[in-house]
Amino acid sequence: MRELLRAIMTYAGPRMGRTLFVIALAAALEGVGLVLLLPVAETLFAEGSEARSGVTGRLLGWFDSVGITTVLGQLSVMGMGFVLLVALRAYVLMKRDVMMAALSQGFVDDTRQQFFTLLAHTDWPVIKRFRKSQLLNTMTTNIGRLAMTMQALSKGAITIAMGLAYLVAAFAVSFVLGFALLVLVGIGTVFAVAWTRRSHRLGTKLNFANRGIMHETTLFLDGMKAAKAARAEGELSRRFAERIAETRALNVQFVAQQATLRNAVQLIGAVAALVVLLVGYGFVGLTGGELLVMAAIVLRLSPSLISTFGGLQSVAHALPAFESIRETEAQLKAAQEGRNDKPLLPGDPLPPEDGELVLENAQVDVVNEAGEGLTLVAMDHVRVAPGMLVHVGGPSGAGKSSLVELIAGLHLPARGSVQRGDFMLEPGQRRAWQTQVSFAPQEPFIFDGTVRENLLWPNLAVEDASLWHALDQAEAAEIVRRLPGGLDEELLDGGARLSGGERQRLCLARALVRPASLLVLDEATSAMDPELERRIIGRLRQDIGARIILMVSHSLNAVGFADLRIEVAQGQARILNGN
Ligand SMILES: Nc1ncnc2c1ncn2[C@@H]1O[C@H](COP(=O)(O)OP(=O)(O)OP(=O)(O)O)[C@@H](O)[C@H]1O
Repeated sequence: MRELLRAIMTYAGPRMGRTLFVIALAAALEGVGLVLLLPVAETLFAEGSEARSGVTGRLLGWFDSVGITTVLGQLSVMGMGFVLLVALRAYVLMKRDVMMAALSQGFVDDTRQQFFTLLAHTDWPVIKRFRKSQLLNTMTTNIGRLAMTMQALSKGAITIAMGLAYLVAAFAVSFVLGFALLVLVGIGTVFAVAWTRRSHRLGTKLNFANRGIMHETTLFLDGMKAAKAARAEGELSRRFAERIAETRALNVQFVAQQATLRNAVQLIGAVAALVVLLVGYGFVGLTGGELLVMAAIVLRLSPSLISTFGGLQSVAHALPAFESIRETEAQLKAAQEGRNDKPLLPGDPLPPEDGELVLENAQVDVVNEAGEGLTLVAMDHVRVAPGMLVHVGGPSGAGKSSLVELIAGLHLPARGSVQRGDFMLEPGQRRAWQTQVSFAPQEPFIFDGTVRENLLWPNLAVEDASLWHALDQAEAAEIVRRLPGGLDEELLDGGARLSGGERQRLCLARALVRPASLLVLDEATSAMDPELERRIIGRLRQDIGARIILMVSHSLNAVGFADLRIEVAQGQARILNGN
C-alpha cells in the first residue's frame, strides 16, 4: 500500500496538494452546512425559548446587532446563506471530482505506459522467457483492477474527509456526543482494517485465477485452428469454464465479505444513532435543534463510513493487481539488467554498409524460466563479404534461428565477437547495429492497417514506386494488385484472409523495402511452393549488390543459390564450403 501511495505521490507531484486541498474544502463546506442547520432548526422549533446552542446564540446576537429581529427575516437571511453555501459546495464538488478523475486516470495510464515502454525496450530473449498470458494479464486485467483501486482510493479519500467533517460538526454541536461518535468510529476503523487482510488474500487469489483465464484465452485464440482440427473444442470450453467458475467464486466471496462489513457498520450506525438520541436527550440535555442536527450528522456519517470501509476493502482486494504489475516490472528489469541500449544520436558511428560480417568464437547464451543459463549456439569463425548469399541449414532445434538472431542483433554475443568491418556488436551498440539490418521471420507479422502501412512499418517513408519494386522482388505485386484497394486495402485480423505463403511474401517485401545492407531471412519462405521460392531466391541473388543475405531454410533452392553454407548441429555452427 505504501508503495502504491508513493507511486501516486510521485506521479501527482504538486497536483496532489491542490487536490487534497479541494477535497478538504468540499468536506469543510459540508460540515459548515450541517452546523448551520442548527440555528435554522432552533429558530424554527425553539422560538422564544432560551434553549439555544452557542452557535445559534452567537448568530442571533449578530442579527440583533444589524437590526434583523423578526423570525421571518432571520430565516430569510439564513436561507440565502444556505443557498450560497450550496452553490459554492456544488462548484467545489465539481472541481474536486474532475481533479480526482484526472489524477486517478492519469496515474493508471502512466502505469500502463511505463509497462509498455519497459516491455518495448526489453530484449527479445528476455521477453521470450515470460509467459504471454502473464504479460497480457498485466497489460489488461491488472491495469483494469488498478483503475478500480484508484476509484476506491479516490472515493475513500473523499469519504474520509467527509467523515472527519461530520465528526468536527458533531463536536461543534456537543463535545460529549462528538467524543462518543469518535470512539465508535475508532472501533469501526479497527474492525475494518483487520478485515482488509481477508480482502487482500482474496484479491491475491483472484490475481492467479485471472492469469489462468488469460492463459486459457490465449491458448483458445492461438490454438483455435488446431483445436478444431483435433475436435478439441469441448475440451477447450471445459477448461475455460473451470477457470471462469474459479474467478466467479472468488468474486462472489468478496461481495459477501463486503456485504457482511456493510451490515456490521449499518448495525453499529443504528446503535450509535440510538445512543446519541438517548444520551443527548436524557443525560446531556441537548436542545431539540441540537438533537435534530446530531441525528442528521449520524445519519450522514453512517453511509460515509460504510463507503470508507467498503473502499478500504476494495483497495485491499485490488492491491495485489498493482503488486503484480510491479513484480512483473521488477522481473523484467532484473532480467534486462545491463542490457539496455543507449538511444541512437545523430553523428553516432554506424556499421559500414560495405563492411565484412565477421564472427569469432561467438556464442548465444540465455537464461531459461528456471533461471539456469544455457548456450543456444556457438560459432568459431566465419567471414562473409558484401555481395554474398549465405545459407544456414541444419536439423530442427539445432540453433539456426539463434545464430541469425545474433547476427540481426536480437541477441548479444555472450562470448567472442560479431562485427561489420570494424564495428562491434556490443551492449549499447545494438541500435546502431540494427540500422543496417532487415529481418524477416518465419511467422509473418501483419497488423490491422493498409498494405502500404504494413510495408512501411514501423517508420519508413518511401515512394509507392519503391514499394512496388519490393513487392515485385518478393513476388507479392500480384497479390496486392488483386486486392480491390491495392496498396490502400485494409488488412484485417493479421491478414487472416491471405494464405500463409501470401502473408510471408508481404513480410518479405516489407524486409526488402528497408534500406539495410544485411538482410536476414529466417525461414521466411517456408510456406511457399518450391518453384515460387526458387524464383524469389534467384532474383534476390541476382540483385544482391553489396548486400549480405543470410537465409535460414530447409529448402534445396536456397542451397543452390548460396555462396556460402553454414551448417548448425546441436548448437554448434560450422562452415560447409567457402572460407
Ligand atoms: N529463450 C530460450 N530459452 C531456452 N531455450 C531456448 C530459447 N530459445 C531457443 N531455445 C532452444 O534452443 C534450441 C535452438 O533453437 P532455435 O530456434 O535456434 O532452433 P532452429 O535450429 O532455428 O530450429 P527450427 O528449425 O525448428 O526453427 C531449441 O532447442 C530451442 O528450444
